Amino acid sequence: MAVDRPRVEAAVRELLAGIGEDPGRDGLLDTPARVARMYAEVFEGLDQDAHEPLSTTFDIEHQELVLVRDIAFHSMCEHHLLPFHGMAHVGYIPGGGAVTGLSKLARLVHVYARRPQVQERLTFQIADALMDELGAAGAIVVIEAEHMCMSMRGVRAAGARTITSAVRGMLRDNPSTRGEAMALINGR
Ligand SMILES: Nc1nc2c(ncn2[C@@H]2O[C@H](COP(=O)(O)OP(=O)(O)OP(=O)(O)O)[C@@H](O)[C@H]2O)c(=O)[nH]1
Ligand SMILES: [Zn+2]
Repeated sequence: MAVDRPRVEAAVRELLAGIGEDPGRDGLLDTPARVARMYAEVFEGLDQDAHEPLSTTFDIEHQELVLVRDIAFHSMCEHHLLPFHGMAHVGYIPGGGAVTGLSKLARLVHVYARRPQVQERLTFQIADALMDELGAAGAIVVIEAEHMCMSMRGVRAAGARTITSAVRGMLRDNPSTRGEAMALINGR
């Protein structure tokens, strides 16, 4: 279901009233509609699945690692509805000759990032989609991110970075392949 904009607008009006603001004052009049449009954009992944980006495949005889590093992403922490953002590094070993377009790896990240998320789930959903939707023989996903809910409030650990990884198939089972992938991710 797509984001219900009138419902979000009503909720934002209520939220503004709840924090003691006047939703009718000049500067806030358009805010509920603006936030509803923004939520439709930042949560558009709720309406998409991994089939979409991964349905474009090419028959290329490449049985080794394909890795795209430094895919910038923004997501929303489902606990506080504050952004977390950073870099995703996504690699896979093609299975059965199915290679996807490089941009599709970034699109896959966005499908899962543009939802209420936690970093761990974002990480393993991308890895599982590469295995299940693309039929990869192995997958590795490493995400490094800063969480606004840890920076601007609460513990106020500004600059702290959280790193998560999910490793599947051949990349999990073969230490040297996994080591090669990790070295590439770390820029060595
Ligand atoms: N595992 C995990 N935790 C997250 C993520 N994003 C935010 N959190 C944490 O979710 C937790 C929610 O804890 P609560 O105690 O319910 O909420 P809170 O009182 O606002 O917690 P503080 O942030 O410690 O003030 C916090 O520790 C956050 O740091 C995430 O992606 N993964
Ligand atoms: Zn949070």
